[in-house]
Amino acid sequence: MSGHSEIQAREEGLALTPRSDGAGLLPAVVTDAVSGTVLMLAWMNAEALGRTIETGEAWFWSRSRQCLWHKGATSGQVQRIQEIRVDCDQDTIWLRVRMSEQAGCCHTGRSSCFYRRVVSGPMLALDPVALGRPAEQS
Ligand SMILES: N=c1c2ncn([C@@H]3O[C@H](COP(=O)(O)OP(=O)(O)OP(=O)(O)O)[C@@H](O)[C@H]3O)c2ncn1[C@@H]1O[C@H](COP(=O)(O)O)[C@@H](O)[C@H]1O
Ligand SMILES: [Mg+2]
Ligand SMILES: [Zn+2]
Repeated sequence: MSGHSEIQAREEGLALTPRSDGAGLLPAVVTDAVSGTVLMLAWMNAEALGRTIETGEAWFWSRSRQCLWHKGATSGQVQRIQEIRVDCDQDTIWLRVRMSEQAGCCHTGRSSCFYRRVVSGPMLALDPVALGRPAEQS
């Protein structure tokens, strides 16, 4: 395939042809399918993507632990897949997930890993963000 038709196929075609980085990984952004909140960003290799598709639950590759990671295996914070999308050039995955009623996402206990905003001022600083459910953990 010529370069142009390859790009055309990747951007407009109906075949899943994920393009991982040099380490074989794709970034996966995870959002709450109900609220739309961004929950976390993690990494997937081909096997993590395959298991996510097959099982309907989120699997990642943990760079820090160097192993496949079934999200929630120890915490119980399993992410049930509502929809999987791929971006224009097929190098980023978007998981829209449903979590159990009480479960957060972050290992700190919060519902999202993005619980601080960056504020500008004389010095750059962080400002806590009020998160939705689980409310007591905001
Ligand atoms: N539970 C989480 C967890 N939830 C969300 N995230 C986010 O997922 C990102 C990717 O995690 P990785 O382990 O791949 O870490 P990394 O970012 O590649 O590398 P480092 O941050 O470690 O340098 C983190 O940066 C967090 O923002 C988590 N990262 C790690 N954990 C750990 O995963 C383990 C299992 O947790 P459960 O899967 O929920 O049972 C526990 O030991 C937790 O501490
Ligand atoms: Mg990290
Ligand atoms: Zn976190």
